[in-house]
Amino acid sequence: MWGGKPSAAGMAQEELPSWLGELSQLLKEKKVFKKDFNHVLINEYEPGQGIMAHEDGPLYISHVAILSLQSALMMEIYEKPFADKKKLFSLYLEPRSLLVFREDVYKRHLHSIEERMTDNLDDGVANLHLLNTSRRGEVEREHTRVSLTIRIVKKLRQATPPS
Ligand SMILES: O=C(O)CCC(=O)C(=O)O
Ligand SMILES: [Fe+2]
Repeated sequence: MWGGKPSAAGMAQEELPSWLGELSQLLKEKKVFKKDFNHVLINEYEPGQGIMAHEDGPLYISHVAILSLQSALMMEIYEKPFADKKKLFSLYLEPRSLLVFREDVYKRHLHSIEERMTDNLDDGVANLHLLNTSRRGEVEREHTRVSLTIRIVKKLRQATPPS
């Protein structure tokens, strides 16, 4: 994690590594974000690993970019409440792709990565027409996937100087 620990009291902002500064500049140029992001979470998924259905919550502005690296897998988008298990669509996140979601998807939906070894590239995949791969049907999760979740923490506070 880079940027600090988000909390309701405010995040004591830590300086981002310089390569993330370059990425921030690029994302502004490409109009993904209007201002510099201040928080990046790195996640690693071995084939078969996932992340429970969740929402990213109120500590961040409702606008997130997810950079996928090394390997592809499927993200599922659910309607709230999760108890109804109503899946709306899936998104196949290929390496070197950037997923941006905001407002409604951020606030009204949940996202998850199911714990499985294969993903089904069928008509339920909302970005099927945008994919680099032409493979369809069951596709193996082949390698470790690394993702960067890039966000803007709303509330910042001054770091307490070391005593
Ligand atoms: O790794 C991903 O693509 C999703 C990560 C995520 O949902 C999160 O960090 O909140
Ligand atoms: Fe998330």
